[in-house]
Amino acid sequence: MTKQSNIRNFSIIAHIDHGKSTLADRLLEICGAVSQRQMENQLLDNMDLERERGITIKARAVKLNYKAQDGETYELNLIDTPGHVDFNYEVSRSLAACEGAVLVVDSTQGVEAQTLANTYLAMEHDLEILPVFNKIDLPAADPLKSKQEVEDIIGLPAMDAPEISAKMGINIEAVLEDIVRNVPAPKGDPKAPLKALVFDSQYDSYRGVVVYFRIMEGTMRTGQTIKMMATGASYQIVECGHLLPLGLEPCDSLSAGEVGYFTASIKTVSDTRIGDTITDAANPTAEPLPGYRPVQSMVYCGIYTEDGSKYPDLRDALEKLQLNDASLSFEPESSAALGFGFRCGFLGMLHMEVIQERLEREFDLDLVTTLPSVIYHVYKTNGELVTVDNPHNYPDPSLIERAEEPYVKVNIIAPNEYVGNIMPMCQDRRGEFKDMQYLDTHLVELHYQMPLNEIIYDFFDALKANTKGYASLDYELSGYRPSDLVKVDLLLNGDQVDALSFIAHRDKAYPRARRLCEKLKENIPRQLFEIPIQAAIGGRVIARETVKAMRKDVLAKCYGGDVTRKKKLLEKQKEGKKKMRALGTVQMPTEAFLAVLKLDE
Ligand SMILES: Nc1nc2c(ncn2[C@@H]2O[C@H](COP(=O)(O)OP(=O)(O)OP(=O)(O)O)[C@@H](O)[C@H]2O)c(=O)[nH]1
Repeated sequence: MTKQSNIRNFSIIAHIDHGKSTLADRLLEICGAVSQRQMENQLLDNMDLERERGITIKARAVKLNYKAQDGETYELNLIDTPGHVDFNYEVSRSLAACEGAVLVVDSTQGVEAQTLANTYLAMEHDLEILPVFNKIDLPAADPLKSKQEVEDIIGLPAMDAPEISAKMGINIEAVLEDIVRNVPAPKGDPKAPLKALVFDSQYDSYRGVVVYFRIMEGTMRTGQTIKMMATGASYQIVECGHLLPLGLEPCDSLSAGEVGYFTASIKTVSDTRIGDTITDAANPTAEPLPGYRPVQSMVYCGIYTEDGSKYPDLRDALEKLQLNDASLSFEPESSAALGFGFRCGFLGMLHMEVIQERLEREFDLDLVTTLPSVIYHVYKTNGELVTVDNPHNYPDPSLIERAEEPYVKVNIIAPNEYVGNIMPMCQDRRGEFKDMQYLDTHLVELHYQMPLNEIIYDFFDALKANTKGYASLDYELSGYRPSDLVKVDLLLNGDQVDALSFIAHRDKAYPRARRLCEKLKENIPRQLFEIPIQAAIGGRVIARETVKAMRKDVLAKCYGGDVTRKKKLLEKQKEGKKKMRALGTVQMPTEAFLAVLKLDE
């Protein structure tokens, strides 16, 4: 067992594309953990989707052994963190498991938005932050300028920080030496009652759930009976050990300061909550670790299969995904237009998109999803409280005494030149300005109270677009407030399409309804009869468009002889038709649903 003074627990933080994954791979390589060939599949973010989207979704950890210049061998535990606002809570738990963070700065770019946002997160956890300046192999690199920026903007000493090329493997040892010398060794009494922080878990079909944790105090042994303090569940440890790059390395015991895993025939990851405290069942610690938060779904939508007979496949797929994703919730629902499906709850829009894509790719399902919604509280005149996560269940307006919608406390950090862009954006989204603080001469922090409904769709993207990516966003639920809500129904050819109903603030209902009708008009192919598209509140129509009658001749623009091109177009039309969904009398392609989903973009 490594002695405590030789353990270093750290993460790597960076702005996107500054070289976090490349550096992680290099560290693994230098520590002899993996061969060049194994390296080809980048190890730390190993899900296809993560790589394509350039984000890391699940936190993971790996143990490295490093023989330092002082002759000692150190145990370095690298804990990876996800990089999106939807997963902020998971990031915070991963950081809470570390004593230090390596801050990678691309020396051709200098300090960028996420450099700052991630640094603040690390500072909140009192981590020792070690800047390193990457990509010095590029002609455009100016490490000195980047160092100056880190000193001026973030206030961290940076002049002696390592200048590296993660890609070419230049100066990587300097990073390791920096970690060994400057990240504090963990503290914590190995003889105290067990107290360990769960920062991730994963489902494995052979072992059941593999729980990743960091021990703060005490010791964990194989065979020990442990208790999860938030859920109250007890388990006997079947196996515990270290997380190596290419697999798990069982050992008899792990003690204070170490990062590792255990298995205990646990059936689903929802039994092991991120942020929970593991303790000894017979000799429990007095207080759990601070900062635990139960998972809270923020966004809901209905998910259906295009082919109704695939409903059982969808259920199996969701069950499989849930084994590994405690923040995904679902329950059956049905829709007149779409048949049987599930109402699913997500942490945010990105989480929702990732799940939808995984269902389509990994389980080969063609999906139709309804408009996303938050949870509304509706108080009826008879005193009953109805929680509505599906517009379909919105009570009749005559029975409603008042309605409330969820608000979040929004925290935006950005350079001050963007304040003029950010404020109108927040106001547009019914944001209530709270205060603004200067963090230094040119960095400000803005606080708003905003309806969650206004944030979930596109706020993060819009904020980035309006600040050249420099702003960072964080939000947490702050409570419910009364709101003038209305339910808007969509009618195609006079038939209500329940899957397209939505709930909105009255002021937003009109423009949204209009855009929805326009989008539908663009996306519904002309048919043999005229189709009125209407949006209505109660019985009152508030927007209307018409799809003119006529069949679209896809060959109209294709003059002359090329048969293959004609075939292709007809093939495409056939494919399109296959995807049509019968909604009452009207055929509506899946694309129309997807297009209206992206209404705010
Ligand atoms: N020239 C050069 N390119 C580098 C260096 N380090 C990383 N890159 C390149 O920069 C790009 C981004 O590197 P990643 O390691 O994926 O960056 P990241 O910070 O992990 O990005 P995300 O996972 O998207 O957050 C890749 O194309 C790398 O090959 C370097 O030292 N020199």
